Amino acid sequence: MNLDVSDDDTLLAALPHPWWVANDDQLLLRRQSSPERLEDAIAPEHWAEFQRRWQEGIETRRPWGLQLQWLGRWHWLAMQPLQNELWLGILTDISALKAAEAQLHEADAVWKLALEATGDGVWDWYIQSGVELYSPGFLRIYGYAADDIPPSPEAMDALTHPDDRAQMALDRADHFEGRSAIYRNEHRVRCKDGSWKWILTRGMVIARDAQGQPLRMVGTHTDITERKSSETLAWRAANFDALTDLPNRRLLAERLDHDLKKGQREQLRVALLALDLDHFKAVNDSLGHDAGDALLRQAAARIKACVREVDMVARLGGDEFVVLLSELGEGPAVVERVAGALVHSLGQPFELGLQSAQVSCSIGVALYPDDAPDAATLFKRADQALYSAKAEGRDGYRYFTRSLQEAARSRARLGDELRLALARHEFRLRFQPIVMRERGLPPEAEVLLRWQHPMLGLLGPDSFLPLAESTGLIHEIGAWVLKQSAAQLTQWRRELAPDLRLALNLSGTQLRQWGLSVTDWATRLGQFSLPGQALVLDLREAQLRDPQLQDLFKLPALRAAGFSLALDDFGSGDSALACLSHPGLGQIKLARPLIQALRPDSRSDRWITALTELAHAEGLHVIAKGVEQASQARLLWELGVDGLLGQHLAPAMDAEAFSRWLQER
Ligand SMILES: Nc1nc2c(ncn2[C@@H]2O[C@H](COP(=O)(O)OP(=O)(O)OP(=O)(O)O)[C@@H](O)[C@H]2O)c(=O)[nH]1
Repeated sequence: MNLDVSDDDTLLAALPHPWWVANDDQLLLRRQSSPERLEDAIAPEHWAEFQRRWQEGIETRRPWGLQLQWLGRWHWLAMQPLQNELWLGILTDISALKAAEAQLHEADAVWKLALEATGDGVWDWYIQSGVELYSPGFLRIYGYAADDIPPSPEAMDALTHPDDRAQMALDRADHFEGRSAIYRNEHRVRCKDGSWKWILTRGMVIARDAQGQPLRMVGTHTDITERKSSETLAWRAANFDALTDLPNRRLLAERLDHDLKKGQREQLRVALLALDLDHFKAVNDSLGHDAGDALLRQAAARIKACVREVDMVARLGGDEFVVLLSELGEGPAVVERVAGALVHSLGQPFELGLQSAQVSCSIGVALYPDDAPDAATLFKRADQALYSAKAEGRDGYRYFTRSLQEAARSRARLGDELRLALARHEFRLRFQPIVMRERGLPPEAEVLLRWQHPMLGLLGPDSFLPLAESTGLIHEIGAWVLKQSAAQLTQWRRELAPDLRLALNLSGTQLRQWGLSVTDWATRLGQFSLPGQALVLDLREAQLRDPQLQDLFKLPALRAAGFSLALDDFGSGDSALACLSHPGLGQIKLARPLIQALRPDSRSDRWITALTELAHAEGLHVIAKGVEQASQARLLWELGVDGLLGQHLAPAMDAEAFSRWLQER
């Protein structure tokens, strides 16, 4: 990169060294304490080399440097290309060092030669003057010429691999501070041709000042590239399976050990899935061993595609694989999703050249810490579960623990039933009125979803919505809720209460997906011609702040679709008052715990008073949720709350009962 130096020399004047600026023809245009011509400053014996390097510099336009005698003293000349074909020359006086070097030269030369004879390169670092010298053998290792590298430790550090620098600095500091007798470090150095070489450096401080600060350090570089690459090869051979390139049993054991320790520390679950292909032997027998190999390789890729990057897939040998799922936040639901995906994926036909083959797989699942306290037992339990899966007809997964197995079965069954529930018209809507303080405020009700299960009876959302989320059914169910609510609301507004509003609670997943097609659902709701704000969307604070949803709430289409926003469960956890000024917000709904703690002159009492005043100042209505007692209701009215929601005041009812409630109002 060429530097841009402006005509005024303020920047250059700040340099701690003499400098000059010349054009390509060596005409000095600006200078600081230099003679008018370069040939008057540079010693004649360096002139030819200087000219050679100058021509090279013009061709490459890259920085270069040279040791030379300038006005009779040894200097390091660093040349930097500037814009407009100009050059900046900066001079560092190294004559003291040269003198010392000359003095030591004779003695040094002997041991440096001796060291070089071993094939190593030698470095010699004058710590306090910041100069480092390199032997010819040192430069030869990397293919550099004498003047390619400025004589400074920074120049060498810049050629060190970034990943290795931190450890090198630590090892160096250990030696400087006397914690290690010899400085020793392995790192990579960039060669002139751009490749990297692994080297072992060893060194020692050989002079310190009166305060014990290091003055001079010498050491060697030994090329260990070959050893490193054979070490890497040996490590791969010891830890990876040659056929599939997956980690083998040994690496798996190491990782499992690490994950169990972490699991114990952070109270996280770990799942071990032992997977074995079913009737794989038949593929070998009918299509040949090579086809069997190809199938195993494809199976490995399919297994990896079913898990996250952080999970480990290992091959133990033959057609046996292991999947290690760590940091299981959501618990068994994730295991089931992965196990289900594995069974499905490995059940698809494999294309093996001109032929194809189909197998299935059996999986045994064991969980830490539920099933086993240590790695060995966990392996054993997963194997036992795999044995059961095989015994029970293969092509499926099985938990080691009976209760987990039962729970998985009933979740799977419930998932199947949930899939059918929409078609079988088993979902029901319930409407719970919000009792308003003033008759002038429009009547409003919250919409609640229930599932009329043929065997289990009426189920609340907690027992099926998480399943709907994890299976993706939430989108269809949500669309149904919205459509039903809009249709019902249109009818009631026409026949019973023209200003009635319904409040809906949609999941984050659903909102995110719908957010993308907001015009879509605006059009869909358009069929019902509901006026603005007829539907209230209940949002929790996290949703209101979710960056992926921001645009949705700003969209005029949302209002055009007939929605206003309510901030749900306000005052639970760490609510931020800033949320109250969110545009589009019409209501806040105070969280249940705040209402349950309500007593006259209590903290909750003061909180509700303050929040209500603040919300009113922002033009928002305040609804209290979970009002269970008449005394709470009285107090809340006194505090200025606009509406109350509670079983005690008005329970959730079906459409027919809610119609009657509207009529009797
Ligand atoms: N192609 C190939 N086959 C292998 C390799 N290693 C083991 N095998 C064969 O894989 C088969 C695995 O045996 P099993 O798992 O007992 O046989 P299976 O037919 O899958 O039987 P089930 O697991 O009981 O369904 C044996 O026939 C082994 O010879 C390999 O690297 N490549």
